[in-house]
Amino acid sequence: MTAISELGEFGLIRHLTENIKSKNDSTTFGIGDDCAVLDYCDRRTLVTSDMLMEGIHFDLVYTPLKHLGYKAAVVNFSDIYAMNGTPRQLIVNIAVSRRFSVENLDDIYSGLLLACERYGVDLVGGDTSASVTGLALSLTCIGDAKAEDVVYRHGAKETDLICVSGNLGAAYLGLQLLEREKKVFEGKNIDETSAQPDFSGHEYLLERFLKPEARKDIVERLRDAGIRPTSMIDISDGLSSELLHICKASQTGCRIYEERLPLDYQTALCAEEFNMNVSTCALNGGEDYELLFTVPLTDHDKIAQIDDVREIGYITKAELGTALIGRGDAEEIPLRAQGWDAAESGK
Ligand SMILES: Nc1ncnc2c1ncn2[C@@H]1O[C@H](COP(=O)(O)OP(=O)(O)OP(=O)(O)O)[C@@H](O)[C@H]1O
Ligand SMILES: Cc1ncc(C[n+]2csc(CCOP(=O)(O)O)c2C)c(N)n1
Ligand SMILES: [Mg+2]
Repeated sequence: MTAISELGEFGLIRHLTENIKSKNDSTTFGIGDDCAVLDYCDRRTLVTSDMLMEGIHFDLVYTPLKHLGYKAAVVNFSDIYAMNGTPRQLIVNIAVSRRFSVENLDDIYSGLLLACERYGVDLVGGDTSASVTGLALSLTCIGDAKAEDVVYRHGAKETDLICVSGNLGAAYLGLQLLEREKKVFEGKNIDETSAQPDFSGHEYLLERFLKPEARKDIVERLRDAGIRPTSMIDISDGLSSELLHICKASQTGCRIYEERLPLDYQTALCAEEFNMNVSTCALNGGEDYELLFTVPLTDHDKIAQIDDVREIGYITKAELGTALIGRGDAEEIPLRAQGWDAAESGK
């Protein structure tokens, strides 16, 4: 274990960044001066930022640092894809307390750089600071899109189809499993703690939580099929909350069908194990990092051809409100933004 103080701030930065090379034409100059220099020529520049605080957004008891680095990068890329853009550069601001070593930071950087490699993004700068209490990460991602390709939250129109990629609720149940094991572990005395928790049958849920992916593939498939979403958002806080953002920004209402919610088999089994309603997990779970988007009704046939995308409902006039239609057309339940809220969680 190497103490950060052995390297000092500049030594640490050099250590973490000396092998980083840029891949994108838009990166004119990366790490090493007062600013990175970017050149987006005639394309729109997309900028997004996300902060991850220890104890609020992640718990290091069950989060490997490499996974944390990977996830921190991917959740930022996800916001760029949600605008129908391509992520190009990443800025990493990090604050660490004395309980972290150089090797701990190496692990975070190996995750960050793996994500950058996989998604074709350049790590072009950041800031490093000490912290009194814990670990904080704040990442800014910059991307680009042709002006006419940018998709906003505010473009949904009455009769548009509401679509979602992948499946929902898995990451939330992954978190519940990890929290449950943490409690069991905390209740044991030292000799008993050598036993490893058994997560067999739940691997997919843990992976969805610990190592999410951004849906680059979906954005590309839509583009290849000639489908331009009228609105789009990524699902970080839960489907209900994100759909309400689209409807509010677009001044519309919506109807989604409970029986159309995309669920994985492991998600359904695990929800049952926890005595939870699986639809509630899918609607309010959060951290799915799937894409929620709307397309014109005339794109129905094209959407049916796209793998891993499902139509879950349609956009209505604002006066009709926002609601979920229960199984078997049973009843209309108003959608509520019950998703995860960092502000609530810190209370
Ligand atoms: N402290 C802040 N100051 C200025 N603007 C902010 C601040 N926090 C959020 N925003 C802006 O508010 C809007 C909504 O942000 P929000 O974080 O809810 O969206 P998001 O980034 O898609 O969500 P997530 O953080 O779950 O990825 C964005 O335009 C964002 O830049
Ligand atoms: C210890 C711990 N507690 C809670 C969660 C859940 N959580 C964290 S971030 C987030 C979504 C978006 O956040 P933001 O809107 O701040 O970007 C959710 C649902 C977690 N992963 N770990
Ligand atoms: Mg977002």
